[in-house]
Amino acid sequence: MTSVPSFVFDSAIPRVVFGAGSLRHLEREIDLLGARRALVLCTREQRASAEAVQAIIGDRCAGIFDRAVMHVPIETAREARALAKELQADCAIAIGGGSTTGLGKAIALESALPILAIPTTYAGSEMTPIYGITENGLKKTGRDARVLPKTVIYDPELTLSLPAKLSVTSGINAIAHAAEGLYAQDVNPITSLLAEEGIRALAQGLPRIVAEPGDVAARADALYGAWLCGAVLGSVGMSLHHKLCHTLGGSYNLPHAETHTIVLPHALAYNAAAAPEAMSRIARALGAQDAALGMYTLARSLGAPVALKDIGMPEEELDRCADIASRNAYWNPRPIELPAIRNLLDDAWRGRPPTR
Ligand SMILES: NC(=O)C1=CN([C@@H]2O[C@H](COP(=O)(O)OP(=O)(O)OC[C@H]3O[C@@H](n4cnc5c(N)ncnc54)[C@H](O)[C@@H]3O)[C@@H](O)[C@H]2O)C=CC1
Ligand SMILES: O=C(O)/C=C\C(=O)CC(=O)O
Repeated sequence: MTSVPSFVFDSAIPRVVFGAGSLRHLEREIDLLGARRALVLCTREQRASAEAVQAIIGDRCAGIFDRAVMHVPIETAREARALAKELQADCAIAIGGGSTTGLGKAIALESALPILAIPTTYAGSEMTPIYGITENGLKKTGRDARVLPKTVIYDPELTLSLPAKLSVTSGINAIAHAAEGLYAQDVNPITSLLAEEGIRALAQGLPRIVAEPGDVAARADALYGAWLCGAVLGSVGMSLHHKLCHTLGGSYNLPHAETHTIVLPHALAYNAAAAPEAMSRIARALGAQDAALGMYTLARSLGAPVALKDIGMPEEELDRCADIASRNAYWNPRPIELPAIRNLLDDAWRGRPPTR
């Protein structure tokens, strides 16, 4: 017999339409939002995807804004907000990864414009009320219910073009949300179910994507996992791993998903003794003996980067980075100890297997 602990479950999960070919339901979903004029958001690289959306919705496309970039610079957010107003858009369709969803969120933050998200990576932003905006080189994040997309269309066919290498790091970015969710201060049995299942789906899908990037079933498994992991990020608090990645990404402009991929095994090793139940669930979902080593082995076996030195992190900045990441007390299962954080960063910089 299991004994259920007391807990609070507080989560708002958007309406989800999932499945290969589900982009064909786009018009129906715009109707359900009660919207008539959509501003379509994308990166320059994904302009063709936005034009495919335009072809589906015809006159209901008020315009395309194709300048989404990583970390949502305030200037870009202002331009997109002004365009949405000028075009009298009554919804935003964000087709792309976390950068494009993030731009939609920046618009919604000021206008409450409903967002319909069509994710094409595994970052998970579409499931969270978390926004991030960068001003004067400083990225500020916050939570606001207005930025949570109203509807999400997950169509695995739209991820077929995501190169295998990016798929792996993006998938591990998603796994990181679930892994930290399993030892969150506000952990609860429901998000833990989502987390374990999300990790399992990604750990099974990613190797098949690397073997055959055109495998739609593998893409569906990974996207399903990304959905669940994103829902965990949106529901419970994150700890050391996310703090380290934000410090590295924000202060040294390191690529987001790769940074998550490299740091995760080390953050798990740091927290292993303080969060044994979470670790055994992560290991079980990975099909590994040990959570931290299992993550490191998975990343390596899929050809992902494992060393911060290989993605542009200067070694002489490790002291400062450890210092920043140890400041501003935040909850973590193991207390934040500066020398141990510095050792963690050293292992991650060199690409060593994780140590306790
Ligand atoms: N607020 C939140 O809850 C979250 C926010 N984020 C934010 O999202 C950003 C990172 O998002 P990512 O999705 O990792 O990368 P991204 O959105 O920056 O995309 C990376 C590149 O891949 C391209 N791309 C995306 N999907 C593609 C596809 N299917 N085929 C070919 N190319 C494709 C994009 O156009 C872009 O050039 C960061 O700024 C991060 O902070 C990430 C996770 C959660
Ligand atoms: O920085 C943001 O935009 C908000 C959250 C995340 O990026 C989550 C993550 O680190 O993947």
